[in-house]
Amino acid sequence: MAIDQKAVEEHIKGLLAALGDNPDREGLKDTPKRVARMYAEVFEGMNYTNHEIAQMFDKTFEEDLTFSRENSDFVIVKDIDIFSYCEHHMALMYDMKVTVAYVPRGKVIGLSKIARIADMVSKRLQLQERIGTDIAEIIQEVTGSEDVAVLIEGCHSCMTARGIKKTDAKTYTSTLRGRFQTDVMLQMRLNVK
Ligand SMILES: Nc1nc2c(ncn2[C@@H]2O[C@H](COP(=O)(O)OP(=O)(O)OP(=O)(O)O)[C@@H](O)[C@H]2O)c(=O)[nH]1
Ligand SMILES: [Zn+2]
Repeated sequence: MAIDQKAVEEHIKGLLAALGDNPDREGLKDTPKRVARMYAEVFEGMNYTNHEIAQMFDKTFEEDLTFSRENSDFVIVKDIDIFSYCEHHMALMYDMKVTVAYVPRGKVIGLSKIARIADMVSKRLQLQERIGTDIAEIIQEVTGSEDVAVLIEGCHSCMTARGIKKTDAKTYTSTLRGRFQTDVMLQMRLNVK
């Protein structure tokens, strides 16, 4: 389902009026169009299902590595920076870092695709927890490996800039799948917080 930019534009105009401002004044007259363009960019991931994102970034290489399920070697990409928007307030989640690890099973995924997957799922109205489960699901599909871990840290402006206003509060989530759920050695090597 594609984002309806025209409808977004009309609603932003209505929102400006509801806020008591004049949407036709010089400074605001192009704002609905700009916001609609910005939403199309920052919510791009809402156009696709997880399966479609998996197909989009399905760039793997067959590798008969010493990396194998048996010896528990894993690939880890740390500190992928993303932004997202919480679905409760539509407020920014910022200073977010995503770490993705998986145990390859006969093929490896192009490293940049891991970052592209993290980026695309964050471009939705999200929960930090669900960013983790979405990334894990897609990485499992693309790599064919059950053994995936996604760690995320992030600041939520709905907690730092409004409401309870705890400016230093950070949220850590970990999504562990397959052997990462049960293998304590694997977990220790991840440095789960
Ligand atoms: N679990 C989870 N909660 C989130 C996330 N982003 C925002 N929230 C929380 O969603 C909750 C919504 O609570 P409500 O009581 O419905 O909203 P509210 O009255 O604005 O809450 P306050 O922020 O406490 O003022 C808040 O506790 C937010 O901090 C997220 O990614 N994960
Ligand atoms: Zn929020």
